[in-house]
Amino acid sequence: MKNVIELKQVNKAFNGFQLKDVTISVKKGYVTGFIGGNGVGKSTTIKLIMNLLQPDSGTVSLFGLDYKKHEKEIKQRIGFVFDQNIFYEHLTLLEMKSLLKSAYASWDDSLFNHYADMFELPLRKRLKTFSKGMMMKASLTFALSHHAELIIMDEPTSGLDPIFRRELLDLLHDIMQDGNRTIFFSTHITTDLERIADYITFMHDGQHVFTKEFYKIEEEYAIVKGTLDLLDRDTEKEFIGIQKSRHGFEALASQKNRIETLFGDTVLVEKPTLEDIMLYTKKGSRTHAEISL
Ligand SMILES: Nc1ncnc2c1ncn2[C@@H]1O[C@H](COP(=O)(O)OP(=O)(O)OP(=O)(O)O)[C@@H](O)[C@H]1O
Repeated sequence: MKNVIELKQVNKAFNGFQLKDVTISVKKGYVTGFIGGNGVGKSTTIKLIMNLLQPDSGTVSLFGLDYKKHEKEIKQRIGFVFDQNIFYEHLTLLEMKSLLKSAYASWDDSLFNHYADMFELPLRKRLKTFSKGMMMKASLTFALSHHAELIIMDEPTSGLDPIFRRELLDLLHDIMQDGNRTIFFSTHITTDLERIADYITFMHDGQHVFTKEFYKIEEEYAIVKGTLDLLDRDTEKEFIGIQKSRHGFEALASQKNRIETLFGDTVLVEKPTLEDIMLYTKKGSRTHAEISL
């Protein structure tokens, strides 16, 4: 199976933040959802993938090509939707289109008209008068108008009303049907991923935690509930993060089978949501930080 995006051992440091040895592969022909809490490095990773930032060390390649030699070719093949406005706001949608069109060899006016019409976008209004949702729709229209093989989006559903969000997910689902497309997008709305994502890439604290098939996460991870007397120094090591209360504990484990063998039916084992995984990973890393202090 081919990888469309490959990051190998990528490091990038800012004052007070660091992406550490990030190695991520994104598979061709699938939708990969990119999750993680605020400030864990998702947008930074996306900017590295888009060559808007360069790594301090490590390599970034797209379609097996590197940016140093193949920047033009790579950019032709990507449709990019960013959560910040990257257009000239004093232009109208049509004027912006004329500008962008010349940059793409496979620009398709009929696709542009199709999506602009479908999203009910005014062609002759200045972009600065667009609402956040309209701007996102405009961004999507441009990203989908040049037959891009890879669609990369940074929080495309933020700021969209629930109905349009749903329509957008259906649209993304539709455009995946030819089998040659790949979508990689970050989001905080993890329920959106349940509708569309084949793979999940999870990042925490500047590090890549995992990239897994969605269904395998549910198979491998588990929320475990039990009484406090089951916890001791050794059993606590089985969990990524633990929440204790007077009534018992709830914890996340990454090896469901092992938990079932160790605890048998003394605990309750449930399927975790992606939010559970994010929450307990954060809790766990806080606890570990406290221990190492
Ligand atoms: N150009 C920059 N200069 C300095 N620090 C930066 C720069 N860009 C990002 N950072 C810092 O890097 C960290 C990660 O930011 P990033 O935007 O990648 O996170 P994120 O996971 O996308 O977060 P969110 O979900 O809140 O959008 C933050 O602490 C941010 O302040």
